[in-house]
Amino acid sequence: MSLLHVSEVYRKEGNNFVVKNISFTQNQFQKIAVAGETGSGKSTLLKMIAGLVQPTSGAIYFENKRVLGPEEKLLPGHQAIAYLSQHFELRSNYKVRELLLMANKITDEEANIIYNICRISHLLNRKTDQLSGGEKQRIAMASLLTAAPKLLLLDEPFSNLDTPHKNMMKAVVRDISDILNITCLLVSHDPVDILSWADEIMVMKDGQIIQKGTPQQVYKQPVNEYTAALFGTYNLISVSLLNEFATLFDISINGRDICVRPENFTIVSYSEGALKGKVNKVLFCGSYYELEVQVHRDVLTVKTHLRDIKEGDSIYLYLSPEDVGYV
Ligand SMILES: Nc1ncnc2c1ncn2[C@@H]1O[C@H](COP(=O)(O)OP(=O)(O)OP(=O)(O)O)[C@@H](O)[C@H]1O
Repeated sequence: MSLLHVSEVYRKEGNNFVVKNISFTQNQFQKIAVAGETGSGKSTLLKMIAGLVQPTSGAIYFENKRVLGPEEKLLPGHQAIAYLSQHFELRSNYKVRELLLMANKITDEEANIIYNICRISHLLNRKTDQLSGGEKQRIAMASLLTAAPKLLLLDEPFSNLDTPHKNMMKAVVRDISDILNITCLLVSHDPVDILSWADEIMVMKDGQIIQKGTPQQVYKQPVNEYTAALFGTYNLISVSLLNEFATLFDISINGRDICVRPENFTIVSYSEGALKGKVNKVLFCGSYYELEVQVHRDVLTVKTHLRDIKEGDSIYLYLSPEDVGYV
């Protein structure tokens, strides 16, 4: 069932359109992530959906009714849509419990479920100025959830968090979808945060959606270098290597550039049908090694789990045609 429908939405700031002609539909329980470089219009889009910024043109429909913007409503916002800003603030000098009771539309039992999901049950007697950034964020999230929204908009929920708090926040976001059955739309510029979570990813650049697809599609078949770069390291194969790649790996080039993720190269023991290179550098990256491999005048980045490769080694690389992206 369609919950949210964004139809040809534009937003102008000064003389510039910062959101241009955005249309998409989000079904109930569908997890959508918006990725894009800083300034690409992600937050502006989210704020328009939340009814906090007025679209210059176009319309947003929630449960088939138009979401009114701040110029059309005395109290901006939509009661069933919650927006967690990157710049949320908690009222100071309150106990967490008091703060959470203010917005509370639900029973004690329901509230306790939310506190558990947000991992804040142990913080309820603290004052709001005695909390870390990550704890404050989870309390702000719980506060939004106690208002029983149907759609939760999360603006960069994982930025500025260390790894343990980031992992905790990811578990919170997963539980919000899985246990509370609240539909989430999430904005992030970090691929690691969204690839494993989203059902669909929309890539934004200069206010427009330039690619929409499953995490696998945007990662493996980016439409251009911008999308390729957003989702991690990639090799753009230079013109001088294209013919060799085409012949060795049976790839049809058709005048397009090709990009290959570092983990898609396999180091093989045979030379026939493989690309020869020399290892310039071996970088230890924890769970894998990243190699800089010289092939003629080009340097390729290759990820491997093999431990016995040393700088100066000659190696052979194999690439499967289905692991090639065309940009
Ligand atoms: N109130 C405003 N007045 C003028 N320009 C604005 C305003 N709000 C946003 N912009 C501009 O609109 C563009 C998009 O901003 P937005 O915050 O939506 O991008 P973003 O993708 O969310 O970036 P970030 O990841 O850094 O938050 C930017 O160039 C920004 O400077």
